[in-house]
Amino acid sequence: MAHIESSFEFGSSLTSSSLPPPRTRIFKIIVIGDSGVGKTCLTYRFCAGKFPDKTEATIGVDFREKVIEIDGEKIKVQLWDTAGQERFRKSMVQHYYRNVHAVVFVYDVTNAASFRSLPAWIEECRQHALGQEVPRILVGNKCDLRHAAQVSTDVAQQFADAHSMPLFETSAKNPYGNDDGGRNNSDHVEAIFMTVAHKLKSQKPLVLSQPPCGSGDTVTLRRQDEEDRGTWGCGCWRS
Ligand SMILES: Nc1nc2c(ncn2[C@@H]2O[C@H](COP(=O)(O)OP(=O)(O)OP(=O)(O)O)[C@@H](O)[C@H]2O)c(=O)[nH]1
Ligand SMILES: [Mg+2]
Repeated sequence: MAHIESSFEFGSSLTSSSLPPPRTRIFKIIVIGDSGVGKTCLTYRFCAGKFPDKTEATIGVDFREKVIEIDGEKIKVQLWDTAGQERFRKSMVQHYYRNVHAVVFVYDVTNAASFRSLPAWIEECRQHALGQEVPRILVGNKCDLRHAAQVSTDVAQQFADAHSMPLFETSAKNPYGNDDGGRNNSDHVEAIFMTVAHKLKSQKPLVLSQPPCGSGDTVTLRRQDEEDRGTWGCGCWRS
């Protein structure tokens, strides 16, 4: 049984001066797909629990985090909401894929072109040497607009099967109902990301450190294996 505890928080306080601070495992999940498919809205829905009032095209990357608890362990899900527009992403692409734990491919069910772009996004992953062990999932967004759908579930499922990915259809805007007032039986955004987190829980972790080389929005990460070797990796990004 998993539940969400909080979001946008660092670490925990010590309960005893003799104990080291508890470590929070961090899972880096990148969300990629064409501009306008709803990556920002999906990640915002998961982390803030609502649909954003308005969004603008993402430039570079936006980070969203949420601490969740799975089987008694608190883990931090760090979502990298990437830019879909080439001009806003080209200088960042190599950073998206560094030490990534899972990839979420998003298309818009009302936009066939965004579905046709998926092979190019998969190819980009391949070019950045993403291993087969990195879980990938496929998300068809905007299911609240079923009447305008251009990509059928059958076609999407065939594509997902061909690439060994689970398919989820959802709506960041209205995960509970469709535009004619009835239930659309779409997957809940939260359930989708929780599924990924469950899958990752048994994998090699990143541990959180307090950010020594920045402040404010700066996030500093070190790899567990680097710590084991006594060396430090430090990547600092501003959201
Ligand atoms: N009806 C509906 N509209 C959505 C949904 N998700 C996103 N939108 C709308 O789609 C538009 C684009 O959403 P974004 O989340 O900014 O798209 P993005 O994929 O982050 O785009 P880039 O940052 O340019 O890559 C916005 O006008 C959203 O309001 C959804 O589930 N249903
Ligand atoms: Mg965006």
